[in-house]
Amino acid sequence: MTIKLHNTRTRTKEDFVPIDADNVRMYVCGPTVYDRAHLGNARPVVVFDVLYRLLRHTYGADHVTYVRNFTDVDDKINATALARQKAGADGTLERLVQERSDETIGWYLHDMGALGALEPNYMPRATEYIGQMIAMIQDLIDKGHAYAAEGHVLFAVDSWKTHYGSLSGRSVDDMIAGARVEVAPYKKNPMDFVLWKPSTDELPGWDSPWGRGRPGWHIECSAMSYELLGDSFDIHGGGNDLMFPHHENEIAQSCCAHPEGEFARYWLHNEMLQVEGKKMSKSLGNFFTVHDLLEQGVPGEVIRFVFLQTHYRKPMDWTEKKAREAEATLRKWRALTAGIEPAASAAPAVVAALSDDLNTAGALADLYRLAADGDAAGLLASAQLLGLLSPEMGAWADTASLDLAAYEDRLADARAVAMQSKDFSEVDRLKAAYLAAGLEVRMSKDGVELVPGAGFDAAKLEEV
Ligand SMILES: Nc1ncnc2c1ncn2[C@@H]1O[C@H](COP(=O)(O)OP(=O)(O)OP(=O)(O)O)[C@@H](O)[C@H]1O
Ligand SMILES: [Zn+2]
Repeated sequence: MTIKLHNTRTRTKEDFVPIDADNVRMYVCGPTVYDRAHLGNARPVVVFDVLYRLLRHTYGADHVTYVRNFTDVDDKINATALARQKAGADGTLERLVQERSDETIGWYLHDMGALGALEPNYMPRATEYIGQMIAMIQDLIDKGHAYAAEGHVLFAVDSWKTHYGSLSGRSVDDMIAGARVEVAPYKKNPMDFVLWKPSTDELPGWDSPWGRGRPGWHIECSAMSYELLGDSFDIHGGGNDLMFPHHENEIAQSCCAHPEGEFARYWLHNEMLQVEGKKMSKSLGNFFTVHDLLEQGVPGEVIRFVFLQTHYRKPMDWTEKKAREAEATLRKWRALTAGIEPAASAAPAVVAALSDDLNTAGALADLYRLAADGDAAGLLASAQLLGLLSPEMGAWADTASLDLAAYEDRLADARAVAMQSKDFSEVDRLKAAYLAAGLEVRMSKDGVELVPGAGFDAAKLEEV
C-alpha cells in the first residue's frame, strides 16, 4: 500500500517513494537534555514512533533506519552542573555536565518507553560528533557559505539567498523585517546564524581552528544526519516550532556543504500540544512532565491513546476526561483480547488509515469497529501496529481488574451489615479509602461497582 505523507516543503500530501526501499531513512530532532520531558515533548516521539512502525510494517523491520539525536551541548545543562559544583559535588565541571546529560537521557528513555515508543536505531549525542561538526563548518567556509569573525563562525545567508526560507515560505527580506534577530556587530547580515561560538574558560569547550568553543545547535543535526544517513535521506521530522529557524538552517548548512545531495525529501511537522490555547513549553511555565503523569498513576498506554486520537497536524489539549475515556476503552479491549493470539496481520483498514498521512484517529475508529464485531485477534494485531495492547504495557490493567471484585464485595458486605446495625462508619471508611486510591464508587441497590479513574493507584488499596 502506498504511504501518503504531507510534505511541509511542498505543502501537499504526496506519495511516499523512498530513495532506497531496502533502507528507508528518517531523522527526527530530539530533545535538549537539560531536564525531564514535558508532555508536549512526548508528542513528536509518539507521532514519529507511529510512522516508524508503519514504515517497518511496509518495508520490513530491517529496512528502516531511524535516527533521533540528543542535544547535550546547552547552557541549561551547564547551569545545573555549575550549581551542583557550587553545592560541593565531586568531579570536574565536564564530568558534572556529562552526569546531568546522562541522568536526563535515562529519564527520557524510561518515560518514552512507558509510552510504548520503540528506541530509534541510532541516538547520537552531539558531544560525540564535534569533530564532524568542525569539519563541516570548515567546508562551509571553504565553499564561501560561512565566515569567521571574533571567535564565531557564521553562516552567510546571502550566499544562499534565493533558497533560504523555502521550507517556511519566507524570503530573507521578510524575515529581517519580521523576526527578532540578534543583531551583533560581527554579522554581515542580521539573519546570519551561528555555526560555532567561543566558550568561556570554565565552561565545556572544544579546540577548533577558530579557538576554543562549541557548536551552534543547528549544525549538530546537519552533521549527525550526514554521518548516519548520508547526503540524501527520506524523511526529516520534528515539531512545527522547529520549522524556523532550526530546520531552515539545517537545510542551508546541509545543502551548501553537500550540493551533490538533496538532504531530506519529505519534511514532517507535528502540531503542538497546548494548554488553554498556548503551546505547552518550559519557558511559559505551563507544563507538566510525563513523569508527573506516570507518577499520578496515568498509564503510559493511556497517554499514547489520547495522543493518537488527534491527527498529528492538529493542535491538541490534554484533558483528564480524555484520559478517563481512553482508560475505559483500553480496559475493555484488554479484557476482550486477554489470552488471545494476535491475527497474522493488522486489519487492512487500519493500515490504510495510517498510510493516509498517519490518520491515527481513523485507525482508532477501525479498532472500535473490530472490538464491536468481536474480532479480538484482528483488534490485537491492529492495535499493536499502533503500539497499543502490547503485553509489556498491560500491567496496569491486570492489577486493577483482578483485584477490584474483592473490594466491591467487601463494601457490599459492609453495607449489608450497616443496614442492620445502622452504623455506617465502616462503609464510610471504605468509601473514603477507595476514593483516595483513585476509584470512583458507584453504589446502587443492585450492588457496588468500582471504576478506576485516571489517578488509580492499586498500591493504595492494599492498605485498606
Ligand atoms: N508543546 C509541544 N507540543 C508538541 N511538541 C513539542 C512541544 N514543545 C516542544 N515540542 C517538541 O519537542 C521536541 C524537543 O524539543 P526541545 O528539547 O527543543 O524542547 P524544549 O526546549 O525542552 O521545550 P520548550 O519548547 O518547552 O522549551 C521538539 O521536536 C519540539 O518540537
Ligand atoms: Zn534538528
